[in-house]
Amino acid sequence: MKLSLLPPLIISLIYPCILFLGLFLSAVISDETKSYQKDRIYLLRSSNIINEIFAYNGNLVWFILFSFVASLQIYIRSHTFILLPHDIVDVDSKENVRAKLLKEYMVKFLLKVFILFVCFLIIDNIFILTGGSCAPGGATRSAEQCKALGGDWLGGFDISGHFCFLTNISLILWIELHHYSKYTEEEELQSRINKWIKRSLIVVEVVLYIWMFLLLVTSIYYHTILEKILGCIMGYACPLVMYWLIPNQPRMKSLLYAF
Ligand SMILES: CCCCCCCCCCCCCCCC(=O)SCCNC(=O)CCNC(=O)[C@H](O)C(C)(C)COP(=O)(O)O
Ligand SMILES: Nc1ncnc2c1ncn2[C@@H]1O[C@H](COP(=O)(O)O)[C@@H](OP(=O)(O)O)[C@H]1O
Repeated sequence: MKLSLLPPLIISLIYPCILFLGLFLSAVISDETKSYQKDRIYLLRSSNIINEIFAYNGNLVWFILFSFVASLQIYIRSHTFILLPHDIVDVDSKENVRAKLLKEYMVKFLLKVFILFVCFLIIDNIFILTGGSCAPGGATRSAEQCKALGGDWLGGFDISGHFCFLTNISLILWIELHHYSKYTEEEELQSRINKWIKRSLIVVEVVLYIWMFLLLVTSIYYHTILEKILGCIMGYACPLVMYWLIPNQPRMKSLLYAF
């Protein structure tokens, strides 16, 4: 069963399920065992290559995958236009469809950047306001900058950046994959999609599963319960704005999106 064929509402339940599974496992595994495992098992350490590539460089990974899925949607939807009889579709409308879709995906990208910027502004300032800081003596108020400076982000209420970040970027891709799968199914285009596109889409889904794995590790081995729950809740900021708020505001939708 391809997860991307499930309704976005069902897909969005994946992340609370991962959270609560991790909370359960974290509760049944003793702190000593968790500490021992974090020391002995490479993939549980903060410095592991998967965490470095897919979390700390998650924005780059996400941008590549989002650009691919967006380009595929623009091609497929404008290409479908080409398949229609020319007396229905003229060149202008095909180009017009492409321009509108390109605008929509640029808007979605900017919204993601802006919403995540706000989310991490909130997360980092709550951390500082609750007594946290970047040690030793770093003046930065950003966890990301603190890590870049080689500092340690210690002492405050640290809402999980992993849950907030990876849930947001995953749900954007899941929902776009759902739109793509639904469209190609409705237009009966599956047989026309070449194997390289199908293989590329598998790569997208593999990365989404890697992000799920990272979140399960986060949920078992890192943070307090409340820090993870709040991080998971903040993980819905982007999908809520991009795929519920704007589509349900006709004037905003016509201004910001294609159709
Ligand atoms: C037409 C509609 C347009 C809408 C408005 C557009 C506005 C566009 C301009 C946006 C202005 C702000 C741009 C500022 C650029 C940024 O800073 S974006 C960065 C946002 N932050 C992230 O993406 C965080 C990524 N987080 C991490 O990488 C973290 O390190 C981590 C992996 C989550 C780990 O967290 P730790 O707590 O450090 O462990
Ligand atoms: N899935 C995971 N794998 C490895 N480390 C993780 C992790 N989830 C969180 N962490 C680590 O836990 C700390 C807080 O993460 P976050 O706030 O992003 O949820 C970070 O460590 P550092 O403090 O060493 O950077 C982060 O790397």
